[in-house]
Amino acid sequence: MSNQQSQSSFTTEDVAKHNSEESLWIIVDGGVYDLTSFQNEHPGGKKILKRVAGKDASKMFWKYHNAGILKKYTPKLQIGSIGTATAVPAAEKKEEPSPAAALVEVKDSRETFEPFGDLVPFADPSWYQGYSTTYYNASHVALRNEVRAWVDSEIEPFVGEWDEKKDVPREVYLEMGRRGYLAGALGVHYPTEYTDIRPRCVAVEQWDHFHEFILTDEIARAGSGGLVWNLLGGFGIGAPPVIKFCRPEVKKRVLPGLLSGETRICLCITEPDAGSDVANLTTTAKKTDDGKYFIVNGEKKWITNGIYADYFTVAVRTGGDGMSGISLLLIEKTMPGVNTRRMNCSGMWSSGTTYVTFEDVKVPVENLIGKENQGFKVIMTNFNHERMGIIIQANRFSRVCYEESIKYAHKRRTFGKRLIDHPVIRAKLANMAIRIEATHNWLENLIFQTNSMSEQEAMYRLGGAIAGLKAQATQTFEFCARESAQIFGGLSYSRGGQGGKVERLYREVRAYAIPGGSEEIMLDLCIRQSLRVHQALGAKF
Ligand code: HEM
Repeated sequence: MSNQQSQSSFTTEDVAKHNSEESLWIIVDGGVYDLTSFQNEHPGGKKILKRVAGKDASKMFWKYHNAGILKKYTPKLQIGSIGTATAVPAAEKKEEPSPAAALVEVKDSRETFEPFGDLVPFADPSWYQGYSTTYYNASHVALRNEVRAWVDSEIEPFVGEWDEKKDVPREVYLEMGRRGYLAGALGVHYPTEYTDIRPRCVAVEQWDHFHEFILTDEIARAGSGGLVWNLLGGFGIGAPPVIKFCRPEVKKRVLPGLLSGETRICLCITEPDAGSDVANLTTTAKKTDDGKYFIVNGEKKWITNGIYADYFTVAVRTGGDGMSGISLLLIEKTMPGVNTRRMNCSGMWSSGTTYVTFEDVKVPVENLIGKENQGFKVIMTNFNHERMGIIIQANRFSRVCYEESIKYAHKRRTFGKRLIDHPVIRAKLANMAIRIEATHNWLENLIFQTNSMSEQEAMYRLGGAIAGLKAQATQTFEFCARESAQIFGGLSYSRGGQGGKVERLYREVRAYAIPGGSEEIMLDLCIRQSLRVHQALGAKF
């Protein structure tokens, strides 16, 4: 995956000599590419390449491809560049990783950072584009730059391929561990007590909820829910109960491997017959007569990362009916009776959606997470973090749809003009942008509140707002995926290619609007929970 380029330099006359099937070179953005052996496998056809053989094909290239294509094929096909300077393809020019981006102005609590990214309006949060902010400091800038450089070079060009293969290379997950990204994605302080791994550009004592936001947001920018859930899905919801509620000896045994990425975990709550209605789950855990074990029987469905997991954070019924009979258990893959099978779903292909069965699994009582019959409380503490993750991802996916669309609208021409010159297309883009920005601004506010409250207080006071924002984020995502698909036309109907991200995200909308609390439940909870809190605060009606 490294971008090794030959240093050879050529003139346009040199390239012009390679203008046939036998030797077919082209120039793209000053880089010289030898397509002789690639022409037969070129998905766009051989003849079209022959037409530009020996010539500067930059304009044609950008008409049909995204930046990711050049990044992916440069190591294989680039043989040098025009002139003395080594060509840097446009795709790479955009990376500009500068972990220590300059702070150009500091006033009161306001900060303004050097503009970053492509500067396409609304395609990145406003503080990336030179607008002032009160939420971020230089450590957030450094993390953003670090994650973007990694995702741009090592992840984004390959996500389509990984999704089709329904897997992400294990090395990528291990790298998440090595970079400290897993340890920083638990919704708690950075857990120095369980790992020696430290983030590369943020002091652990500075790590806050905005760092986790940036990390998730930048990974989501690759435009694949399957990828994000492969890397953060099981961990982000399965590991927090362990760090917060497991016995010290279990934490010491389990957490170092989970934080380094060497072992994996998932959360098993949903069952074939109990989704958002958690209080009715039926998987049983019966204590043995000697009181040393639970015997677990039941099925769990739609479990993210289940096929990869070494550990399962499982909601089970240890008591009577309803929410007061539920406990959480840490079940281990090595325990006989645990079985997993991959499920076929409309989207999220590389996330490993799984059907898990537990048949007479013998689990030591030491693996109880929290107290017996008080598992519902543990599940409740997980919800805000899970939903914030979903909101962050859904809103970046909305931005990806918007960004892909506005960029495409600048090259695609219909009825004699570019799409961007048609008012109807600009209206679509505006309707996406206003929803994305509204969601993003409320999201930043809620993260700011989360940073300022204890977990207990945040759970109680912010639960309603977070539920409402989840519904807003997924409705925005659904709207943007649709509008973007309309702008791309047929390209969003076929898989891969320029509309590839939009086609994939369109299939992934439901995976955001349903789990973690369906839109319907979220909207109701938004008002119910907020009323409860504000009645206690003395609201007058
Ligand atoms: C470095 C050189 C090139 C590489 C590595 C390359 C690679 C690819 C790939 C991977 C695709 C599949 C679609 C996608 O995933 O985006 C594709 C499609 C295509 N390419 Fe190229 N290509 C190159 C140069 C060119 C040039 C110079 C032209 C035009 C003169 C061209 C025209 C096309 C067309 C028309 C398609 C089909 C687009 C569609 O499906 O809508 N390619 N190319």
